Amino acid sequence: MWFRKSQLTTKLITCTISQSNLNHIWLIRSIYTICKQNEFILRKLVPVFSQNRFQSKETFQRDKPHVNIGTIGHVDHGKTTLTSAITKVLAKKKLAKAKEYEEIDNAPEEKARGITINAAHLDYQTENRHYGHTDCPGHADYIKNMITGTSQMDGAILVVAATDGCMPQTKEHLLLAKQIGIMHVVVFINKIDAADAEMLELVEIEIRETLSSMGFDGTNTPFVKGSALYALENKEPEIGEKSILKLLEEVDRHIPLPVRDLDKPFYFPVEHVYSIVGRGTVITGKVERGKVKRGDPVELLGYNKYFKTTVTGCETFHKTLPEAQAGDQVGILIKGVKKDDARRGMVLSHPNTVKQHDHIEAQLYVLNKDEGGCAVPVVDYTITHIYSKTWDTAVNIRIPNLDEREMIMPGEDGRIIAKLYKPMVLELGQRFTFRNPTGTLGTGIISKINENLLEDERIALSDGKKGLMKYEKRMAEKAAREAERAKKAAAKKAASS
Ligand SMILES: Nc1nc2c(ncn2[C@@H]2O[C@H](COP(=O)(O)OP(=O)(O)OP(=O)(O)O)[C@@H](O)[C@H]2O)c(=O)[nH]1
Repeated sequence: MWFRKSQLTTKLITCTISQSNLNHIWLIRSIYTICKQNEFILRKLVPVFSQNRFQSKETFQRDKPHVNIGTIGHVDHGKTTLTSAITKVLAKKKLAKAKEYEEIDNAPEEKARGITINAAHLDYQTENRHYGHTDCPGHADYIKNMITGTSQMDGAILVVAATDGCMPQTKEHLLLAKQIGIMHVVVFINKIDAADAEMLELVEIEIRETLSSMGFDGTNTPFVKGSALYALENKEPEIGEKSILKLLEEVDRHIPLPVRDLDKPFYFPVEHVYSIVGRGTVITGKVERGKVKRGDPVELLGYNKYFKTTVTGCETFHKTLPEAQAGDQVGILIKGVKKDDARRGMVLSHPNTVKQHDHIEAQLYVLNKDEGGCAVPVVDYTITHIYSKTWDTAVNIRIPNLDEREMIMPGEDGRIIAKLYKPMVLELGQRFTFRNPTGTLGTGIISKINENLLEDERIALSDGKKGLMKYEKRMAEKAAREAERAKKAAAKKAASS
């Protein structure tokens, strides 16, 4: 704002000087008038630019327990249609915002491709609870966005089309949800308007078996069968609207109220970043731990960047939040950090409570085909991608004690050392997933955090396996030379004495 203001003023002053040869008093008076006028114009304009965002007059009422859920499942099985149907049905009861469903998948690329690309967030209520709902993309190309979206959920609605049954991303989404810690799932068998009874029965058996084989409670998981499209189009209420109400009843009943870490220091993984002219940068995501309010000092860190900043406002679903707390899906306005300096995967936290690391030890489980993995063994120096919470980066995997075991086969677990290409905020016990372009390789849990890599090693890492091997050889030779020197010095000392 100041930049623009001073630019405008300079231009006007230059004009004034070049157009006239007036005496100094006139000049000073005109400068004063111009500044006053610009200030007036800018004061008028800035609220216009920033309207609709962080301007909400309404305050969020915490009158019902808040739970985060969302839709997961294979591409085109009807997740977005179901999300829209839920909000449409609840809007009739004034428990959701009318027409909000029309905003989902509204980005130009999503419209053009007819698929979900980014996870969409909206909220609605049942009689007992307030829900934050994340609609995840089902296409394999957007798994990264699916992982980020799912990391905000406490429970999930698995959508399976009765016309298709279990498909690759049905399994992969279940697997990734489980990895994040989601164990409570309600299944919605969709598109029953286009399937016969026999098919429905077979699909249910298949999904129950899949759930059980992947460690979920296949027997007691609630199943609701319906047609999201019919609910959206107000057709045949028995399989349309009533199936949506039944689904919400099951979600209320089956997904337990999460226990929130309210007393721990504030921890907020960044999902999206945008800026508001004249106000600052807004960071959105789910508060994982603790609480934060306007005026609190915070740190933004990750990807080897670090900023000190202050919270200047919190909102949830377009309502002001006096205090954001664990479990809330919020937008947090911060000052002094540019939009381009913040990015998905960084963490906003209370000062001095978390650190960035790039060198860890972990217990890794390599997935086989039945578990939804790509069934590729992990060998020494494997380069792949690591995903955890909302961040991801390339990683080099080393297998210690190679004489005992040279690789970790699908269906086996083992200890690994992982060197991350970028230092990230991570903690002991944190879960992660390894993925390569062919699918999910394995899942793991951080067991030890080592000293960060030296700058030389980080540079070598960016040259892949060759670079790292060269670096390690150089280091080994240096260590051998030093040992030799020490040996000679010891021998000389012994001879002289
Ligand atoms: N017959 C029928 N078609 C449906 C139903 N629900 C959704 N569809 C159709 O299935 C197609 C895909 O629906 P979406 O809701 O976009 O599927 P999605 O799972 O959200 O897709 P992605 O988000 O891209 O993974 C659309 O053409 C819908 O109209 C249903 O209950 N019955």
